[in-house]
Amino acid sequence: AVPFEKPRAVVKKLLAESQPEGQGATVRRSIGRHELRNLDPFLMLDEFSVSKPAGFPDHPHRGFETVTYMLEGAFTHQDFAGHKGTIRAGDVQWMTAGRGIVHSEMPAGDGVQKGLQLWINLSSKDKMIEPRYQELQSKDISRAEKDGVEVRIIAGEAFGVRSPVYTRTPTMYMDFTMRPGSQLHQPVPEGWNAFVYIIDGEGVFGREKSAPVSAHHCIVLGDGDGISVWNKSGAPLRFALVAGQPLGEPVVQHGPFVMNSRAEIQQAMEDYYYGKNGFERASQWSSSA
Ligand SMILES: Nc1ccc(F)c(C(=O)c2c[nH]c3ncc(Cl)cc23)c1F
Ligand SMILES: [Fe+3]
Repeated sequence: AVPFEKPRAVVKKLLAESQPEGQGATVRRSIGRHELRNLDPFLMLDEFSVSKPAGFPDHPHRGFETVTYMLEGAFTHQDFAGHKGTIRAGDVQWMTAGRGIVHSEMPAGDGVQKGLQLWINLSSKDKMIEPRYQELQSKDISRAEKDGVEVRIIAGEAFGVRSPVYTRTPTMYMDFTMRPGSQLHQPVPEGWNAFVYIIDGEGVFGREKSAPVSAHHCIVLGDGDGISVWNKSGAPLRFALVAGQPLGEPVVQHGPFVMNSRAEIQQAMEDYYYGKNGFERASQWSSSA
């Protein structure tokens, strides 16, 4: 029996196929493709796979947040304010770009570096705030385990454990690993848009009779107060469960600038080009090799 008043059903399923991005990098884009544009407040979810010398060299951001979660290997990020760091498997970098960040995100290890990058939109009142980082090492990420289900809580609360990450746009972001034969009933606030991205294995989502969904698929959940998951396979199932409170504002995006109007996009491009209103340091800076 599913312990929810309104169990969330699977309303869309999409296989994220590899496509080129950045400089020589490959991403499997799910949220952000034309079939999955408006999942307010989410703008993009990329499963990236990158080996040196490829990567994401110097580029700007304004008006939203990027959450980078390393799955394998390590990435070094450096920005125009001198902020530099390396995130390794299990680590999270929650970057609030706000009024403006220019940074590079490049592989730090040898071989293939893998991870997820989620773009979360900011409300109009937060779009021009000072940039800010929340960085969590794997050992600092809240985790819990119950009946064969392990959860790493990047944002929000599960199994009575809450992440310390401050989410301007109310968001939950969890990494579940379910042993074969285990099941999960995770509350998800009603009215929030929610999706699952399967990282490894295959799982049954929504109704116990549904067909299993395999890795690299993104499934959008219908409304309701929780999601039920069964692992009926013989291998572990690993997926990200992401949900967020819709902002309900106009979205005007031009690459890495996401604002509420074309005029604000025009302003962002001008600020970036002339190095002003938050992009002052852009003109002098370039990432070190
Ligand atoms: N063309 C273009 C334009 C603007 C960008 F912000 C980017 C970019 O940096 C990324 C897009 N997917 C990503 N997945 C993971 C990481 Cl670490 C970075 C990116 C990019 F590639
Ligand atoms: Fe970036």
